[in-house]
Amino acid sequence: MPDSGWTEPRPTAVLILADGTVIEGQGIGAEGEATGEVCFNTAMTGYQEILTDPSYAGQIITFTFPHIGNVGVNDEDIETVNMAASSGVRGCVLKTDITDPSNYRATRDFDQWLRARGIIGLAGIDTRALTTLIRTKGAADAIIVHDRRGDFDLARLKAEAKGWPGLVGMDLAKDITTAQTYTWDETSWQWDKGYGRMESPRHHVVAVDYGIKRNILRLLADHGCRVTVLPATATGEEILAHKPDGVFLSNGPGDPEATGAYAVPAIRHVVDSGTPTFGICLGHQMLGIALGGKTVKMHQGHHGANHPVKDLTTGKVEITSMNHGFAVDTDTLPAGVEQTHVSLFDGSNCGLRLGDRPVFSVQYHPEASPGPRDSRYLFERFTDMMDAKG
Ligand SMILES: NC(=O)CC[C@H](N)C(=O)O
Repeated sequence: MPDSGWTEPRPTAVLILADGTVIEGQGIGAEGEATGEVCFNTAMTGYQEILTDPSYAGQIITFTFPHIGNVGVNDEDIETVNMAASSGVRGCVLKTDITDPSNYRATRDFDQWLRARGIIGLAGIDTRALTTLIRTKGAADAIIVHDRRGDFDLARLKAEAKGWPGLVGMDLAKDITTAQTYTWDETSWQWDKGYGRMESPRHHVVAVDYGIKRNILRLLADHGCRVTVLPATATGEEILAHKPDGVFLSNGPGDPEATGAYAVPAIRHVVDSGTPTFGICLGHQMLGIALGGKTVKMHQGHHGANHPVKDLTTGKVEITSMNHGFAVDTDTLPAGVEQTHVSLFDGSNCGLRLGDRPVFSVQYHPEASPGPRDSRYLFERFTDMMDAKG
């Protein structure tokens, strides 16, 4: 070991876990430091969508796929609605160095893009070892630091990592949501055409934005929905004042239990009105709470694009995209709330519906982006409910 105590070449970035573990590598993207929870994502494609998904606010993502950045970035594969705004992701950790972009859609280099978006990165580490550590000990609180000069005050940084309060109890949806109401009519990307516009709306949907992804809005538009997007703090009365045919509850970051002061009562009001309602991920969890259930923090969470889920209502298995660290505790769901989907990895709850009202939700991401398209039928279930309501 050299006199400095560091390995050579001297690290320009470190990831320090709350238990004091120091992982050294080379800095990429923005310089600076950020605290958050480290989770691992197993998707083999879609790093740009993942790093712009607002549900990752407060988290540092380590990718298990080794080659990240090799297809560059573009201005089309961004999931935050405000394209320039940060999604709130705190950092990223990669195995290999970023190579020159090789893809006809690439307009920019991944490293420059990370820097422009203020995302701090660490490359050149053993991401398999880090993933094993998270699988063994659970998602870890940490600080990620990138300093070109390699100047790290380890004692202070260890204290910062340890002092970060953690995601439990953290309300992040109200920080990431839109400040203003807006409407949406952009449809999905098509070969040679790019994104389109919805021509003839059949339904009016109010989507409550707790950290919504563009591809959810596009799929609603593909299914004939004219969408009005409201801020997370919209009350039940404000939502219904738009006279929606259906209400959509979005994905988002943070602890669902921490939204109890605003989102949960608003959702309860919407459900009581009998309006067709569909929730995804955070929206699913908050709906579960509004219906009388509870959520729990998971050991390591689910973040990837290959998670098998069984639809208990049809017996079919779908391969899904997932990104969650909390889950609805099935045992706490009251009578009248039916579990409709279950994870085939660990048996955790992946969906629910009401027997007496057109209300349902899923824990995973039928919009994928990135990920498989198996679960798109859920958007049809939603429009069928609105059709049935007339
Ligand atoms: N994608 C999401 O909506 C995530 C929901 C919640 N923040 C969780 O981690 O479980």
